[in-house]
Amino acid sequence: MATVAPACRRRNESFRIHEDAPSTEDTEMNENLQDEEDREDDDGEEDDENTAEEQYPESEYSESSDEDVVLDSNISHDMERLQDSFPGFRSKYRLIKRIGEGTFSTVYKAEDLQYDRYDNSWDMEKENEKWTPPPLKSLSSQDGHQRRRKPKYVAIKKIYVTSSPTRILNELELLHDLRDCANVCPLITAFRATDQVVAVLPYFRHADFREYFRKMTVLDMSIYLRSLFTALASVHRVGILHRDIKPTNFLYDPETRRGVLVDFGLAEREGSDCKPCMCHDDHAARKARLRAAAERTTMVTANGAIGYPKQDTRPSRRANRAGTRGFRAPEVLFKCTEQTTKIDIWSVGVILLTILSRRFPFFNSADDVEAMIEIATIFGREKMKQAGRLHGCVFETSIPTIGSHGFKLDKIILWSTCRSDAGEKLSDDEEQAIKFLERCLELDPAKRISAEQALDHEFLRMGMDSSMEGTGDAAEDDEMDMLRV
Ligand SMILES: Nc1ncnc2c1ncn2[C@@H]1O[C@H](COP(=O)(O)OP(=O)(O)OP(=O)(O)O)[C@@H](O)[C@H]1O
Repeated sequence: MATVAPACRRRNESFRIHEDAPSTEDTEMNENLQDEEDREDDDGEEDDENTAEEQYPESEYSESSDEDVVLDSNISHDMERLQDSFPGFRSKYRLIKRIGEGTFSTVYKAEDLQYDRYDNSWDMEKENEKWTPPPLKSLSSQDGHQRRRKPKYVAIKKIYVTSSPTRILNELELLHDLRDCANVCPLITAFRATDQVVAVLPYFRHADFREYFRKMTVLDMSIYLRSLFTALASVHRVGILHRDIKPTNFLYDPETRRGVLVDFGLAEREGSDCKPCMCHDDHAARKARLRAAAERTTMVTANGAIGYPKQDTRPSRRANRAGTRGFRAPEVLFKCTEQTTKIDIWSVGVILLTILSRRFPFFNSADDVEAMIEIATIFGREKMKQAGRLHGCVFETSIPTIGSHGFKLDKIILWSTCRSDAGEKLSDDEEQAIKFLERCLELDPAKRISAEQALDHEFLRMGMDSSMEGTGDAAEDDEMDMLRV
C-alpha cells in the first residue's frame, strides 16, 4: 500500500466552439465532436453530468445510528473488496457503511482505529464530540483498564479506477494545498494499491439538503451562506476554482450550523488551461473585435433576417465546461476560455435561488442550450445578448417565452412560493436576501460579487452573531457564432 502525498479529478468537459461567433448547429455538433484530447479529459465517462434524480438519490445521506446499519449484500461485498485491496486496511479502519455514491467515487464511513498514533490537527473534535454515539461498553480505569475513548470517524473516498491518474493527483494536491482553509474538509491521508486510490477525510456529520432547505428562515440562509462563502473565500484567495458548487458538495449540519466544502474533483487553479477571452478586454477593444468578427461571419438575408453560414469553416473553440447541470455560470455555457473563480459564486447564487424559491432543483435543463434558455427566460433576451457578446458570442432566439427584459427575481420568488396571487409581499429580510442574490447572479462575471466581498455584505453579516454562538471555536475560523435557441 503506497501513501500518496496528501491532499482532485474528473468531469472536465472540454468541447469546442468556433472562435468569435459559432452557430447553434455548431454548438450541438460540438457536444458530439469532442476530440481525442477531450475524451481523455472526460476520463472515459460517457456523460459525467447528473440529472436531478441521479445527483440527489433518495435520502441516502441522512444520518442514522451506525448500530442500526443493515448492509445490502452488494454494498458489503464492495466493502470487503475495498478492505482486501489494501494490505493492513483492517487494522487501520473499520468500515461502517456507505454514505455517498457519486459519479466518480463511493464514500464510506469508517472508524479510525489508529487515531492515537498520528498527528490529528485536522480533527474537528470539539464539534464532533456531540455527534458520536455513546461509547461502547467501556471499561473504567478503576477496572485497571484504560478508559476507552469515543470512536473517531473518517470518510473514506474510493476513487473509481476509471478516473485518470492526473485527475486523481490534481484532487489530492489541491486538497493538500487547501489543508488550512476554513470550512474546507481537509485531507487526512491517501493510499494507493495498484490502480486503486482512496482518500481519507474527517467524517463530517451533515443532513440531506432536501430535508432542511424548505424550512430555512432568512437568518438560517445567511448563516448557511456565510459558512459556504468562508470556505470559498479561502479557496479563491489561493487562486483555486472549485467548479462544482452544489448542495451535495457542501456538507451542512443545521444543528450546529456548520458546513464544510468537499469534492475538489473538478477544481483547478485559476489561469491553468486558459486562453485569452474578450471578456477580459476593455470595452473598446471588445467592440472592435466583435465588429470585425460580425463582418466576417454574419449573413443578412434579403428580408433582413440574420443567418449563419451553413459550411462554417472557422476553428472550434474549446473551453472547460466541467460542472453540474443547473449550476453552471453563463460564461461556462458561453464557453469562455478564461473562466475565473466567479463561476463558483454563480453556483452559490443558484443554491440561494433554490432555497428562496423553495424549489429544488430550480434549473432542470437537459443540456447547455436548455440551460441558456432557462437563464434567458429569467434575465431576458437583451441581457443575455450582452452576456454572450462579452465572450464573443451572438445570442439570438425566437422562443416566445423569452421576453426582452425577463423577470425580476423578487417576482420569481413570489410566484414560486405561490404568494403572488394573494398579493402578498416579501419580508424585509427576504428583500435583503434578494439584493444579495442579484449580486451573485450577475451575468457579467466581472461585476459579480466576490466571496471576500460577500462576507462583508449586510445579508451575510445578518447571521454572524448567531452563527458564532452556535459554532464555538469554529467562529474563530472566520470567516459566437449565431446561437439560436
Ligand atoms: N468528509 C465527509 N463526511 C461525510 N460525508 C461525506 C464526506 N465526503 C463526502 N461525503 C458524502 O459522500 C458524497 C459524495 O462525495 P463526493 O462529492 O466527494 O464524491 P463524488 O463522487 O465527486 O460525488 P458527485 O459526483 O455527486 O459530485 C457527498 O455528497 C457526501 O454525502
